[in-house]
Amino acid sequence: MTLPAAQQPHWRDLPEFDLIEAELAGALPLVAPSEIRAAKSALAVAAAGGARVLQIGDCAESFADANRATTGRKLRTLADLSGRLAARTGQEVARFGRMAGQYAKPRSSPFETVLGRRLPSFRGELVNGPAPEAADRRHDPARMLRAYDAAAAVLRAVRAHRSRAGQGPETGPWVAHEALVLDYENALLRADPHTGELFLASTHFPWIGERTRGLGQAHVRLLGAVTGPVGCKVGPAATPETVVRLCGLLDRHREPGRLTLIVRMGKDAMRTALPPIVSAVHSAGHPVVWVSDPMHGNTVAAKTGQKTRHLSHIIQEATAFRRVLEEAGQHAAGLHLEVAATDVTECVGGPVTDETALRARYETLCDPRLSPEQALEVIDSVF
Ligand SMILES: O=C[C@H](O)[C@H](O)COP(=O)(O)O
Ligand SMILES: C=C(OP(=O)(O)O)C(=O)O
Ligand SMILES: [Mn+2]
Repeated sequence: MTLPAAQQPHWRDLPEFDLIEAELAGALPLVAPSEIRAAKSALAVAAAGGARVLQIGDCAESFADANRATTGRKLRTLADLSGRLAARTGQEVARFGRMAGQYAKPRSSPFETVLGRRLPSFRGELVNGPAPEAADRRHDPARMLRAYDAAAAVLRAVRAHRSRAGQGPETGPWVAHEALVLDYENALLRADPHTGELFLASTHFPWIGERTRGLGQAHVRLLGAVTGPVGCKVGPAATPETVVRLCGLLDRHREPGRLTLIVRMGKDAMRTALPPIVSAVHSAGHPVVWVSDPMHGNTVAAKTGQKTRHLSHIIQEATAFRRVLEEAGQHAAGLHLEVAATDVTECVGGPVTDETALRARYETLCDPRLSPEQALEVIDSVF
């Protein structure tokens, strides 16, 4: 049965589509079931209160970044920030990069205005290009193959980095992305040759975004059907009933480490909307990992015209998240942040003293990211 799915590219009628799908369906898995199991075990420790979780990276990755040097920089940022979270909490930190697949974006509108031109919205390099020209904005299914190749290159760099880091407690880094484009994700479904279980061979940790988590929709069915850890965003409109139903679909066996709820409510909604959800999920017996994404509910338009986020709002939301969880006797496991590996000026706060300072190095392909220094300030303020 074909279920409804939001935010999908328009490309199925193109003559090349079937061949591209077949090529992807025959491709080697990008990740191994053993790696997925290790990530789930680390998350299970966090679900039981024994570890923290940090998930960081770009809002939208770029194909041009799929090289060893850039990936190395991103992994060092992840290691530095995780080290700081570990030092402040005295716990191991399970580390995830929004990388090796974060190439597709849901958008609030099908069109956007760039440099005065109304264009189809940029939806991530897996779907179309960011250049402000109609030709680049065309949905092109061949981009799925480029995304697969870019993800494979990033994963080679991640594995090289892991082997240099040596053996320690298994804390990653693992890769994560929003499982958004179903043509890409479905083509990368594989069966574990040892157990026969279905897994998503595109990433260690797929999550469902706020705009595609509809009950009875295709994204929830897909992630409900695979083994391995999965995430789901929870925004301000989610009711306790909806979240418990999502848990029922995504965590059928009530398994620790299976489901991470990534809460992104905005600084004002957090304190009233989250407590009844935490209590309902607990009563329903789902041992979820609670993580705060304090970025996506706090996006504002700067007077420069750019999207931005204020560090103070980000800290306010994540602090409120921690308080709500702890008041309910639950573990506030960690943070999910959009962070660059360089000193970008995309969010206001710290060295970016006001909105006019955003112009200096505003480089994101989609949402405004924290610089590493700003991200440290978030960690230090919240934990
Ligand atoms: O990263 C998340 C979404 O893709 C992004 O916040 C959407 O932004 P938009 O409101 O500009 O479409
Ligand atoms: C699209 C994103 O977030 P959300 O689904 O929470 O809006 C994202 O994480 O970039
Ligand atoms: Mn984003």
